[in-house]
Amino acid sequence: MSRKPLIGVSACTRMIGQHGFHIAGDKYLRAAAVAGVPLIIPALDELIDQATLLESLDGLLFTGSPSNVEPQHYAGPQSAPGTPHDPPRDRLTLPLIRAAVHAGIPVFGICRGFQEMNVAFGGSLLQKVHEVEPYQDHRENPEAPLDDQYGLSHDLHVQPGGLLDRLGLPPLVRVNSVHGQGVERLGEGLRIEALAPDGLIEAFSVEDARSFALGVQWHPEWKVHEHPHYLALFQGFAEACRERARQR
Ligand SMILES: N[C@@H](CCC(=O)NCCCC(=O)O)C(=O)O
Repeated sequence: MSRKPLIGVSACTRMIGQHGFHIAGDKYLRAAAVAGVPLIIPALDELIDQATLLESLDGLLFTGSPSNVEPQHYAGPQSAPGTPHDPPRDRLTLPLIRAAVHAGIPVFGICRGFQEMNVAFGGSLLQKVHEVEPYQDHRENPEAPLDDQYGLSHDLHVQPGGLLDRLGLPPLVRVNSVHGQGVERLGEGLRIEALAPDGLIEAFSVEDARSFALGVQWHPEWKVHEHPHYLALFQGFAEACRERARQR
């Protein structure tokens, strides 16, 4: 009997009162359930044996987060004072992404997760996209209702012949946009899959990956079942996770 794939979902660390927690957003966990049974992976690199984790999982989803990857990981300039970081998450996710792709485990990175994938493969990040020519402001209005913040915001030019193309995305779609950072230098071995109209890299895949390995800067997990182009990404991820579960 075939069992459902197990999907690891990266956690952020948070303090609630005086206690530390490892949390993952509801929308990521629900969207991960398109591919299998979601399991939150705590940001405890010192306690988690990576090989055991990878042997046990059929896919990994690296989520978005208000925090930014610490710039020391890509030799970037110091962050502006007050920038939110999550060092335990960086310590877990950056090596885990490399190891998972190397092991042929399906990997899907969203927003911060996309930025982590770029850094994991040696790329660097723009810390304030909106302050760099020729880029537009890709941030949401934090005062607006959530449906507006995650509403369709700009065009996306899907590159021909890539993974997004194979997943059935047409050359031009519209996506939401909820980020202040973005790809500066693309990581080694990453293939551009989609661009914003201002030229910002919005999606990449890992060229020599043995399985699904995709990062997207937008949020396909948002109301995933209402957006066929968002759902197509999770269905592609799901198919790869099922294949991995069959092989194990
Ligand atoms: N902090 C980074 C990444 C942006 C990001 O992941 N935003 C999502 C926030 C909340 C969520 O929807 O999970 C940046 O600003 O570029």
